Amino acid sequence: MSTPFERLKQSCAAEWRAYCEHEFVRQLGAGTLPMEAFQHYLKQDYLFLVHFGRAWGLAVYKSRDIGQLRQSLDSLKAIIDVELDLHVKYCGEWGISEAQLAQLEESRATLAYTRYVLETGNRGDILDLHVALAPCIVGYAEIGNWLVDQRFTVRLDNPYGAWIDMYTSKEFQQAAQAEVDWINAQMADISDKRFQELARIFSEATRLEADFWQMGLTLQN
Ligand SMILES: Cc1ncc(CO)c(N)n1
Repeated sequence: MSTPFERLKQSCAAEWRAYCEHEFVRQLGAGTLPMEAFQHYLKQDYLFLVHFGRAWGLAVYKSRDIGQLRQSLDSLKAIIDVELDLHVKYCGEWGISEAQLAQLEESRATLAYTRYVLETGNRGDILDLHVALAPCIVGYAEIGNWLVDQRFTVRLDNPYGAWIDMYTSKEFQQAAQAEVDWINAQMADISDKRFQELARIFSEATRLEADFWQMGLTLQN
């Protein structure tokens, strides 16, 4: 029997694959991704993470008990204190300060995805919000593991090695697993109708994730 989370992925299998095995991801693993594309992506991802942090703040607010509140607070802290730091460090090496990052204009893909998650969370309950956030955290954990398993991936002297290390780190992998476990527990007794609603959110968020890679690859604004 598959878990509810596996059923979410199966309900948009083609979209999930298009996201996790995107050309941007492949070139990143091979170390052949043009630096311009990575820089464009990473700068936009800084802006993404700021709103992503806000979305976890919304999850703190929508928590139904102290356990949920602590879990969302941990995610919020990990994004702002750990993940964002990697972006600031990489950008610092290219001579871009955090003050400059904060001034950047958001690309359409960044606007679409971050505001979609926030709107879904505002409109729905905490489970809707977590399902909208899941492709981000669970997807990146899967992408990291998938890359490590691919023959084309270069681990030594890959300019994007720190990126792969971040998402395959024990901390990130544990956070992603905790998210899957939590969603599975919350989805245990839901109706078919509710499942369909959540599957739609999951699929839409997954498509917006793929667009985010595409934005990086094609340098779109
Ligand atoms: C667009 C995007 N999705 C997911 C993650 C992982 O947190 C990220 N940093 N950026």
